[in-house]
Amino acid sequence: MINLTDEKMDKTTKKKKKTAECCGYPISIFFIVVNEFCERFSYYGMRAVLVLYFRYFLLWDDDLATSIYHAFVALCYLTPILGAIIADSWLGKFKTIIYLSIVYAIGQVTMAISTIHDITDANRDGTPDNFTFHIALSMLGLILIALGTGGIKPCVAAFGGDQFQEHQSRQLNTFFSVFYLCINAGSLLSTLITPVLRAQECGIHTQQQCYPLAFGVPAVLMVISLVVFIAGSGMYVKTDPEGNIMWSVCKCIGFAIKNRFRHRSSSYPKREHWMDWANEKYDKLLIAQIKMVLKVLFLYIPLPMFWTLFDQKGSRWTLQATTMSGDFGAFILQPDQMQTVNPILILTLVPIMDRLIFPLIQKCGLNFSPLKRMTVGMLFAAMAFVSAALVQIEIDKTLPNFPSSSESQLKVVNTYSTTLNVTISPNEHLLIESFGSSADYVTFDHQDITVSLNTNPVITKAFSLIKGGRQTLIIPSDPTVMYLKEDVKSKPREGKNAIRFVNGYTADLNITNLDSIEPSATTNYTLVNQGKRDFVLRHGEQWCEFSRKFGFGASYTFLIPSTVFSDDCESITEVEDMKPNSVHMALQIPQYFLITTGEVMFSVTGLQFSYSQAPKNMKSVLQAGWLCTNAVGNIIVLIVAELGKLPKQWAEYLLFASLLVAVSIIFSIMAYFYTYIDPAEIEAQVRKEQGLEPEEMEKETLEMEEKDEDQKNEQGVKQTKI
Ligand SMILES: N[C@@H](Cc1ccccc1)C(=O)N[C@@H](Cc1ccccc1)C(=O)O
Repeated sequence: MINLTDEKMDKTTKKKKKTAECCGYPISIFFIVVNEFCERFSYYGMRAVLVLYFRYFLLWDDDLATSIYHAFVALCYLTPILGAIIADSWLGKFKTIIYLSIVYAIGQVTMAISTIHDITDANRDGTPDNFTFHIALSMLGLILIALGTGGIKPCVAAFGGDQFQEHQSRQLNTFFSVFYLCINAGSLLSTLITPVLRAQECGIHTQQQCYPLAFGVPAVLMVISLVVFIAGSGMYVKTDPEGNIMWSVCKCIGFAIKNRFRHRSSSYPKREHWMDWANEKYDKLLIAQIKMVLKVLFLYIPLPMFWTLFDQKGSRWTLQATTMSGDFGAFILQPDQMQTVNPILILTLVPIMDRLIFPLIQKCGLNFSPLKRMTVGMLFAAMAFVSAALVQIEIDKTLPNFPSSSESQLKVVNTYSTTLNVTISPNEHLLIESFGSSADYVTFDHQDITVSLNTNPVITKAFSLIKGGRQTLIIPSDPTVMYLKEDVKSKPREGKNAIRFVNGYTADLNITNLDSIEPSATTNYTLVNQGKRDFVLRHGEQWCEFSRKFGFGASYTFLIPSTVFSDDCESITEVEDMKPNSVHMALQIPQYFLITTGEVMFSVTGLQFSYSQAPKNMKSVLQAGWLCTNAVGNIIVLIVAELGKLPKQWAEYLLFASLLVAVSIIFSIMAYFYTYIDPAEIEAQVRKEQGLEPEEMEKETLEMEEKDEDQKNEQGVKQTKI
C-alpha cells in the first residue's frame, strides 16, 4: 500500500513535495513511534528500579532515596526547555534528537556500569568497597539521562507532527494517539521486565541482585531507539531553525514591556495587545507568533494541578496499596505493580475514546473541543481522588490504632512456665497464659510504669516507655529479667510482613537467615514477602522446620518453647502484633480507571493542542511548556510532602480533589475566552499585510530552501511548511 505522492502541494509554499506514504500516513512516522517506544522503555525501565538501587545498592535511607528520585524526575521535565531552545533556535529538531539521544545513551550506559559491584569489591564480600565511585558515576549517568530524555521529549512529538501536511489533520490527531499508545506499550513492558531482571542474581566474584542487567537492558533499548531514528533519516521532513528564535522572543518581549512603560501616560492611544508596543522595532510576524505562544502559555497556568494529582499514583497510591491485600487468587500483585494498571488501561482506553466515545459525542452534535476535553479530564482526575478517599476510609477501619505522639502502647508476652497475673501501675490488670500474650496493646498517656508479676515472691520492675512508640514486655523463663522490645508502629513497607522470634529454648538457636539467638532473647524484626515461608531452627545436630503462610502487611512474634525439637516445631506459638491487610487492592481499580480516563482526555489532548496552536518555528518550545506544567506539578507534590500532611490521609485526598475541581472551573473560564487559531493562516495573513505577496513568499521560501539544500546536499525528501 506504499504510495509515493510527488504532487502534494504545501498550502503556502506551493512547492511540489515528495512524501512516501502508507495508508495516508507518512512512512517516516513509523520510525518516530518505534523510536519513542524504545526510548520510553528505556526511561520507565530504568525508573522502575532506581529507588531500589539507591536503597539497597548505595544503601541510602528511605528519605534520601525518595528525594533524589523525585529531584531526578523533576529535572527530566525541566530539561525539555533546553532541548526546545536548542532545536528551535540552533540545531533543528532532527539533529537535536540525534545529539541528545547520544548523550542519553551514554548516560544509560554510565548508569549500568555504576551498578557493577565487582568493580570496587576488592574484598569480594558482595558489597562495593568504594561507594563514592558508584555514587559519582550514577549521578553523572542520571544527569546525562535527564538531559537526554527531557531534551528530546519536546522535539520528538513536534518532529512527528512536522511529518504531516496541511490536509492530514485527521491523521495528525491519530498520530498523537498512536504516539501515546507506544509510550505506554514501552513503559508497560519495561516496568514489568526490569524488576524481574533486577531480581536475578549475577556477578563475577559474588552473586548479587542483577542491577547491571536491569539498567543494561534499558541502555540497549536506548541505543536501538537511536539506530531506528537514524534509519529513518532519508524520509523525514526536516524544518530548519530560524536563528536564535528564543533570544529574539525575549528581546521582543523586553522591548514591548519597556516601550509600554515609557508610554504609560493616558495621552498615548491604547494598543490592542501589550505586545503591539514592540511594533516600532520588531517584525510583525514575530510579534504575532509571540502572541500565539503567550496565549497558550497563559492557558497552561492552572494545568500543573492536574499533574500534582496524577503523579501521586506513584507515591501515595502505591503507599495506599501497601496497606491492602494483593491476593487475586490466580496471581499475586505486589503494591508497586499496581501502577502497571495505568499503561494497561491507556492501551485499551485510547482506541475506545478515539474510535467510539469521541465520534459518538460528535454524532450527538456536541462540540467536545480540545479545551473542553482537558477540563473533563481534570474532573475525572478529581473523581479518582474522591474514589481514593473512599478506599482510604475503608482501609482506616481495618488499621491498628497506632499511638499518637504523646501516647505509648504496650503489649505483654509471657514465655514463663505458668499463667501470670500482670499488674501495670496504676490500674491495668492482665491475665496472661504461658506462651500467650495480652489481647491487644494497652495505651498509656504517660511513659513511666511499674510492672508486678504474681510470682512467688512477687516481682516488680519499673520501665520507661517510648513516647509515640509501641513496645512488647517480654517475660522470659526467668521473669526477673523481663525486658521491653520495640515493635513496629506502622504497616511494614511494600506490603511485606515483619516477623521476629522469642527464644524460650534452653540454648542458643540458629534460624534461617537470622543471627544466632540466645536463650530468652528476641530477634529484631525481619521482613518477609507474602506467601509460604519456611524457617529451619537448629541447635547442634537437632533441627526442625517451621512453615507459615503470610498475607500482606502483618507483624508477628513467634514464641519458641523448650519442647521445640521434641515436637518438630509444632509447639511454636504465634502472637499477632499487627493484623494482615484485609481491604483488597482491586478496590483501587476504579481510581486507576478514573485517573487514566482523565489522562487520556487531558494529556493526549494537551499534546495535540500544544502542537496545533504553536507557530511553526516554536512547536518544540510549546511542547516544552506543556512538559514544564508536569515539572511544576511534581514540585507541588514535593512542597506538599514537606509542609506536612493532614492528620487523615482520606482528608488529604479530598483536599486535592477539591483543589482540582476549583482549578478546572478556573481553567474552563479561561478556555471559554480562548479562540482556536490556525498558526499557519495567521502567519500567512501577517505576511500578506506586510506586503509580502504569495508569489514573493513562494519565491523567498524556495530560494531559502534551495540554498539550504545546496549547502547540505542531503539525500531524500525535504519539505518546509509555514
Ligand atoms: N501513562 C504514562 C506512562 C506511565 C507508565 C507507567 C506508570 C505510570 C505512567 C504516560 O503516558 N506518560 C507519558 C505522558 C506524560 C505523563 C506525565 C508527564 C509527562 C508526560 C510520557 O510521555 O511518559
